[in-house]
Amino acid sequence: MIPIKIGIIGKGNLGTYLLQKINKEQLLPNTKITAILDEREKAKVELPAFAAGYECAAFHDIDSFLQSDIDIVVECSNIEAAQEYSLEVIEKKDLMLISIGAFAGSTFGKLIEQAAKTSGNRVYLPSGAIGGLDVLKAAKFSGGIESVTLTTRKPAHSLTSEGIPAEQTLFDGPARDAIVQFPKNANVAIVLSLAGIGVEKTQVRIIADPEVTRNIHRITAKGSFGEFDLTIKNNPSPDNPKTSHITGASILAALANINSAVVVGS
Ligand SMILES: NC(=O)C1=CN([C@@H]2O[C@H](COP(=O)(O)OP(=O)(O)OC[C@H]3O[C@@H](n4cnc5c(N)ncnc54)[C@H](O)[C@@H]3O)[C@@H](O)[C@H]2O)C=CC1
Ligand SMILES: O=C([O-])CC(=O)C(=O)O
Repeated sequence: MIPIKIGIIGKGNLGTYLLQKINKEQLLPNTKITAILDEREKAKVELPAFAAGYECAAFHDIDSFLQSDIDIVVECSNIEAAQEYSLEVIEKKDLMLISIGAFAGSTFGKLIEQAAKTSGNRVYLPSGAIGGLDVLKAAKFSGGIESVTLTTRKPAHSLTSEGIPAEQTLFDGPARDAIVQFPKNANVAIVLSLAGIGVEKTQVRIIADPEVTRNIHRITAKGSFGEFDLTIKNNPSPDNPKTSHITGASILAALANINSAVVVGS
């Protein structure tokens, strides 16, 4: 088994979850987070002590972060940071990205794909808060997909600061626009689009619902393979209710896959 040394960008809810599960609980054999990057001014004060608490090195500039002894960078920050750093990262290291909304524009996606081909490094996009990507990927080889829809229903406070008395559809349109309006809630729409029929054709509804306590994603698809209907009712992360708790576990599963002798699912 090849040891994996990870550098992370973002030490919020998901970053801290990974530090806890990988470095403290040692859930992934032979895997360690060794570096954390934050170039922002405020990080100069707080990052070193935080990083030391997880036996990691703190980095304040991308060049020395990438020169350090890491094999893969795991991004868990936001779409802007993902876009800012991805190209530089992929030229030198493998990259796992969870702010997948960064890939909504085709130019960025193509740029990163080309850079990955040139460098020989790989980009991993975990399934995050949803499932069913395996079915869509297979369906594309099985005569094609006619339609894909995603209906996201979240507790109202995760989607809007306005108190609403009853459920309200806040968005109805293509995934391409969903991520622009909901950059912290529609990353799943983009990974679904990448697995299936793209950001223009993937139809998304986002509903704020004061009656629900979970982050609910229903995916439907039709094609020559048949029909697909999957609903996942995720518990929110305790530290960031917008983010479903399973998202961090999905990153762990994607990291475990890198080293698996037997890979289950596509
Ligand atoms: N693909 C998926 O299924 C899902 C993706 N996400 C996305 O994952 C990302 C992380 O989620 P959480 O950890 O819950 O968010 P969070 O808000 O708890 O943590 C993000 C952290 O990144 C830090 N950050 C922002 N800009 C940075 C920069 N330039 N350099 C270093 N650190 C920076 C913030 O200070 C914060 O600590 C978000 O973009 C979120 O929208 C969340 C849920 C599901
Ligand atoms: O965690 C979730 O349920 C989905 C989410 O926020 C996203 O895709 O950005």
